[in-house]
Amino acid sequence: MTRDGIALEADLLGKTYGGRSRGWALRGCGFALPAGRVCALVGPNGAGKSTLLALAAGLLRPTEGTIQAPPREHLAYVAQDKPLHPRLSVADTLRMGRELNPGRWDETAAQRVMADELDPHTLVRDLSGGQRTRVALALALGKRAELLLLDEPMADLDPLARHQLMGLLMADAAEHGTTVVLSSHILTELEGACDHLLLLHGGKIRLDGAVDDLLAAHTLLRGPVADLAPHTVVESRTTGRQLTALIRHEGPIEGPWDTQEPSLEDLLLAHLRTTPEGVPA
Ligand SMILES: Nc1ncnc2c1ncn2[C@@H]1O[C@H](COP(=O)(O)OP(=O)(O)OP(=O)(O)O)[C@@H](O)[C@H]1O
Repeated sequence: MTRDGIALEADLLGKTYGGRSRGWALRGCGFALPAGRVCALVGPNGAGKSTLLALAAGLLRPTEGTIQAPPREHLAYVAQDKPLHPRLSVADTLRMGRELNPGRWDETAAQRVMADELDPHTLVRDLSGGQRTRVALALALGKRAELLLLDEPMADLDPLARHQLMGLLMADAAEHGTTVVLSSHILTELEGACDHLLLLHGGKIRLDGAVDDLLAAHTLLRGPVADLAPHTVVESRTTGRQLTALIRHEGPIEGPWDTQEPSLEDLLLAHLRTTPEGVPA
């Protein structure tokens, strides 16, 4: 069980596949995600995002540390490969969702995701990747879970379907106060949709917090090359005598620079481009 007001909490969480000597997929991860947040889980390939989501879903066990999530019947998990029963039809898949979640199943939410896009008689094995995603999301939303764990849910959707389903997901989460953790490589799709951020790099958490707080703590700065102390430089580039830098500011910024708050994409790209050891989280 999780603490009051916290939907997902990890403490010194570590996971290794095939023994400690084989290296760590995650190590020393700690965070407490407030309930009702829509959290973007971001990081390069191999950072540990799928591992973290599978641990949260209870499909993997930690090698060390703990992760606390709502019980299985109160969470929904959509894995990256959207595993569904290939021999069931779309209609039977949704019927199974209804029967496995008696008293809780939200048919309206599931049908909203389906949006009459698919023939209910089609077998799952005959669906395209994007169509399977739609069915998997319908099952997840129909379950009316407290916590939705979505591993790259939009990756194989066309731009229109992505836009429609992302909007629907956000509206549904806001209406029901659902906590969502959503991994994605599509940074533009996260801007405006997510209010919390977890950035994983090299199996460790590099950024964790409310998006607004993280953006307000950073500054994008342009101007003459100079020492940026006491600020923490996340990333800097110099062209001739011109400096462009993303800093985590320590107090007011005094100097001849143009400053602005970064976009979420600026912030993420700067942190993703730095080496895992480069920036204190
Ligand atoms: N079943 C497995 N057996 C062995 N190693 C694994 C297994 N699954 C993941 N790993 C390793 O764990 C690390 C984290 O992988 P994970 O899939 O969690 O990363 P990810 O951030 O989801 O990556 P991607 O963005 O490519 O989906 C990687 O080094 C990966 O090779």
